[in-house]
Amino acid sequence: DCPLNLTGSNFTLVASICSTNDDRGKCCRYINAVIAVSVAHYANATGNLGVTANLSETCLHSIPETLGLYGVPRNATAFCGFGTKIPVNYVCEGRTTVTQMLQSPKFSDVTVNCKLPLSEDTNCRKCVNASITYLRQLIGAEDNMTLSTCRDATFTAIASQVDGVSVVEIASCFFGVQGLSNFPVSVPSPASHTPEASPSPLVAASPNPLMLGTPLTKNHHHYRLTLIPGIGLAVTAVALMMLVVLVFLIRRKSRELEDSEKLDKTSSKAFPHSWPVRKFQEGPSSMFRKFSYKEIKKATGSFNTIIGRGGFGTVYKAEFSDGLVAAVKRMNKVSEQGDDDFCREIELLARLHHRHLVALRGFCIAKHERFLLYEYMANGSLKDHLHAPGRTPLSWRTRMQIAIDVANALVIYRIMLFFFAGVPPFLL
Ligand SMILES: Nc1ncnc2c1ncn2[C@@H]1O[C@H](COP(=O)(O)OP(=O)(O)OP(=O)(O)O)[C@@H](O)[C@H]1O
Repeated sequence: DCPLNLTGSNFTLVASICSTNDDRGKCCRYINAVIAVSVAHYANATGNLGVTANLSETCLHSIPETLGLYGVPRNATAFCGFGTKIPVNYVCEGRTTVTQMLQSPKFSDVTVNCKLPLSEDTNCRKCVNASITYLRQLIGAEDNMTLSTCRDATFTAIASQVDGVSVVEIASCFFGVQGLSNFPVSVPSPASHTPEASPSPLVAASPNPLMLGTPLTKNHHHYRLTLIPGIGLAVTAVALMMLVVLVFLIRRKSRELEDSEKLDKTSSKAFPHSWPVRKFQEGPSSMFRKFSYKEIKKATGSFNTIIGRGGFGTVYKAEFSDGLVAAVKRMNKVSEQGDDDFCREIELLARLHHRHLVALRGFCIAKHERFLLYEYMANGSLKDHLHAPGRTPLSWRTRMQIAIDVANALVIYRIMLFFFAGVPPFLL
């Protein structure tokens, strides 16, 4: 018999998710999580990252049958790639046991960051991001299949160390699934770290970005530069002059844009479907465009290339057929932001051009979902460079330069906010 025990899984929920065609990715995530939980229990007893080769055939045959008996459609199991994309043993780069995973380089970072409880959103995010960083270091730019198998192996290695209820708690965080178990268990709210419709499990695919653009969002206004008197005065004078020139240039640009907007007034009523696309394609940044949901889905391998999670949603790496590589931010569904607000925000972001700000490449509004596409930063985030273990520390000179660059970028941002959103430009 197949030794993987699926008992305790909330099959009613999985069956209902998988019975509609609405969100197949979500269905696959649940199936993956159910299997991963059973593998974790098995690993707890045997120390292996899944069933041995001689039993795997039996499991591949019996699991879809069991799921089918509980109402999970056969075609869903097949569609999700049970047996291939969702295996019953997680051999990660030659590692077949929990011990080998635990002893792999930097696994301790995952252990440290994935401490229970993971029901707290921030804890869960820390755990997910640590796992992503670990996987990136472990396997680099391997194919998605290796990444997802190693992701499952990572989960199994952590989850095999804890009791049954905690396994589900870790799975809920790791796979972004809710209500996985029939037993009461405290699980993280999907609202902030996993968009409800996010169809893919956590898969890391690329290095973190050195993104100075991200601080534009909330919680990042903590910087305060204290300048030495004298130097401070000179810097302030130069900054003021630059400000005046900038204000002049922005006003002129803004007038030009307003004129072109007037021409577009009738079609702007059809907002958001036609307005931003035309306007931006004709505007100064011809690189900026509207993307279709289909394009994004294809470019992210059906949302299978998670590179991180932030306060506003999940970020995926996307490779488009025209060669464009972008970071796609899939906004959390809970956002109260209306279409008007969202479009005003992208209008503002699209106008921001600064060498220290990550450029916005486009957006997508589809199926009640919103996506922002940013220039892809392949060299890792600033946070990584400052805190990731094993990196050569940045020199203080570089750190100062970065702080100054960030401050400059923020000034530009505040000015833009003033001109386009009416927010007073109090400098930091
Ligand atoms: N342009 C990008 N290029 C490459 N990776 C990115 C890019 N933007 C975000 N990421 C990855 O996604 C993660 C989450 O980014 P995101 O901007 O959503 O959140 P954050 O900056 O951590 O926090 P917050 O949501 O509060 O701004 C980052 O830590 C990074 O690893």
